[in-house]
Amino acid sequence: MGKSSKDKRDIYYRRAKEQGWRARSAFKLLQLHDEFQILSGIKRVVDLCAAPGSWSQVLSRELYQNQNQPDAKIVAVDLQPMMPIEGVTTIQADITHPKTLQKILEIFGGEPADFVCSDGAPDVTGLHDLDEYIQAQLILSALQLTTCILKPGGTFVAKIFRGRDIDLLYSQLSYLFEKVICAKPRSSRGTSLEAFIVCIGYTPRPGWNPTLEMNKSTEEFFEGADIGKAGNLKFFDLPDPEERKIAKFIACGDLNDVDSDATYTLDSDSKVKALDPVQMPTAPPYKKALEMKRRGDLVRR
Ligand SMILES: C[S@@+](CC[C@H](N)C(=O)[O-])C[C@H]1O[C@@H](n2cnc3c(N)ncnc32)[C@H](O)[C@@H]1O
Repeated sequence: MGKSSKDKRDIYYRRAKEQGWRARSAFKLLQLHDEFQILSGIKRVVDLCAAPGSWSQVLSRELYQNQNQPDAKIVAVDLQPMMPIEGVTTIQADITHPKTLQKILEIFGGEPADFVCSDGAPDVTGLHDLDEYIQAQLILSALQLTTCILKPGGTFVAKIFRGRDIDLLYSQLSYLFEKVICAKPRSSRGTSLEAFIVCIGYTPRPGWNPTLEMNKSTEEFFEGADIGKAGNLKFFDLPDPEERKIAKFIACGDLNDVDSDATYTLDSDSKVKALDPVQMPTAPPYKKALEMKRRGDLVRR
């Protein structure tokens, strides 16, 4: 976003710059933590789809400064390169590739993670069904990686879009975690379908050893996890094989705080100084288009 008047009036965007966060998303993780205490007492953390790095900044501040844990380990993964953050090991990689899991495990010395989060969003194509499908695949990839690295009892947080079949995902997650909550932080625009699943208390089925392999389908991966068959449910004939569940929905953050959908007229608006971004994008997908535009090569046909 440039130095437009919107820049001055989107309060979370402006606050992020004032407080030194690389993106306004920082407030989403902070508000999720305020509500669920998800960052308390964690030591080994994986931040998936982490660029430009505001969640990693929050994690770094929380673990090293607030909790004073010098031996904590934070690994941040993204397709895009990330500028360094104190105490965070960054990996430029695809979370859907099995090698990425190996790299994270090497950094953790084979130890499991206490907390995995994913704020992943693929580039949108504009084709609604395709975009929804790719987003769903990204969440599944984050979940698969998580099941291979998260310790029993650990927490998984991921961005979701509350589309048509989201109740299927809630249902499947409830076989893997003790609690599954759909949370909407105040800083996430109310007009957007974006929300976050907060999955607490990882409980993999005993004897299930998930492994990531190229060309393994999602069905093959979850074989043995007994999703849809756990507990007493195996004794019932379910009329609908597609089991659906409604997760508890919790709005979090100070509900009296500013509205993330609103633009505000600031006092003496014209005098409000435009702030530079905390971190310029390293390799944005629109970089090539901007270069072409500058050269005059971008023509509308
Ligand atoms: C909304 S941004 C994340 C913002 C970040 N949480 C922060 O606070 O700065 C979404 C990110 O997902 C990344 N992403 C999308 N697909 C990915 C994949 N397959 N592997 C790794 N990263 C991916 C994108 O490159 C993008 O940086």
